[in-house]
Amino acid sequence: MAKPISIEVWNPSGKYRVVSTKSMPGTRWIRLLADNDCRLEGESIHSLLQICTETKTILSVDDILALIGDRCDGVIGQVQLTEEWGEVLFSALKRAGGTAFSNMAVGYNNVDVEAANRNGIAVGNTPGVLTETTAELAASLSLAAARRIVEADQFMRAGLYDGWLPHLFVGNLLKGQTVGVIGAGRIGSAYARMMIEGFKMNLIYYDLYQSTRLEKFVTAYGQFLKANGEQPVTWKRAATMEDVLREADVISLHPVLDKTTYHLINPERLAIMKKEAVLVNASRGPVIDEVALVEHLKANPMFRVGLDVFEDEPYMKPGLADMKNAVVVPHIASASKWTREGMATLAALNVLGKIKGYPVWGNPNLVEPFLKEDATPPAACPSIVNAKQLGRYYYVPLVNSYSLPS
Ligand SMILES: NC(=O)c1ccc[n+]([C@@H]2O[C@H](COP(=O)([O-])OP(=O)(O)OC[C@H]3O[C@@H](n4cnc5c(N)ncnc54)[C@H](O)[C@@H]3O)[C@@H](O)[C@H]2O)c1
Ligand SMILES: O=C(O)[C@H](O)CO
Repeated sequence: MAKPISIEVWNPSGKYRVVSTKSMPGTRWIRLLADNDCRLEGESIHSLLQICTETKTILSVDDILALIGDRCDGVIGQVQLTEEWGEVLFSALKRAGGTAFSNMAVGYNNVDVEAANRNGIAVGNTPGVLTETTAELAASLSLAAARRIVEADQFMRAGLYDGWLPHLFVGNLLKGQTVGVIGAGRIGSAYARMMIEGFKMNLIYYDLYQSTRLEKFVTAYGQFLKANGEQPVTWKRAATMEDVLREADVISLHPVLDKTTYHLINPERLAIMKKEAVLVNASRGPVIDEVALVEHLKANPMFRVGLDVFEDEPYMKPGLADMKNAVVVPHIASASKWTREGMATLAALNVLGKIKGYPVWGNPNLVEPFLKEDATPPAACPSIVNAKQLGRYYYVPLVNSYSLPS
């Protein structure tokens, strides 16, 4: 039996009990859950909110079972590897009377959605609010790796700089080079635009679906540059992932993690990349075979990587930490204050909306109406990934009209 775990309690007399497995940034999400004065069928549904305040980062299944307890209407949980949500937890939540779970994350590869469906639990996620923040971190890693920023910083701090030298920390110029994006969804497209607009790179991308908006953007930006007497940028949708790996100078990975993307970067694919390429991963660690990557970094000192995520997070594979041609940061891609507060709000509203019986918002890419600090959020769950399987109906938002139609 797990030891009792420490919690912070808000609104002890609340009718519904919601648990958050972590303290989250901001206070709006707490106000929305614990202080809201919304009524369901004339009845106030202030929630009792319990926030886990354990100092250990990774909770065990037993810890989460203890948090769920005998009565729990909904849970806000956390992302990849810090929590695995499967049959054991979803059936316990169902037994406790619960119907709602939300990750505070857009990725939900830590969630067994089939198990949630079997137990009738809605699974929420937090798309959109983290698109630009995550893309900015991928762009930062691209620059840091291409221009050897971390190596140079360490050199400076070690007191090794004794004057300008022509060969000191020579890296890669981005302008006019080719940026490759694998997974050109929300974040991949935002990253591509940053690299194209910011550094005038050409684009090659691979995705299962065509990204017409991205293609149109690059075409229009190319025309603008041309009209201004500059070299236009170009785009290409690759027929295979290998085409991207062969052609691009900087490659950033932004697909979901599933069976089709597990070890998408493997020894064979590393071998076809340019010797001086930069590879960035701010998607999920297992998208790269990290053992193979370490070997590749050792054999190719001019090949560089920028990694936000790791195969065995929070650990790195042996040897990675010693590689000067790797820039490594601890899964902070969505870590801007606005974004993290917004993610907390969306996760809370997913759980609250399900408890209230609200429909699901029709466009998970249009989440701004939920994020206006002082406004009442729309009467909808911002994003429920298994809405269709649970037979929830969609509410397609109308321009300037965000409340539930009567
Ligand atoms: N490091 C972080 O902190 C962080 C932050 C946010 C998101 N993420 C990760 O980024 C992922 C993408 O987020 P998003 O909001 O852009 O999602 P998205 O659904 O908009 O984009 C994912 C894209 O991957 C594509 N894809 C799926 N399978 C593919 C395959 N086999 N080959 C190529 N492309 C494939 C999809 O078609 C889609 O366009 C999330 O699932 C999450 O795992 C990480
Ligand atoms: O999927 C996500 O949202 C990240 O991993 C955390 O921001």
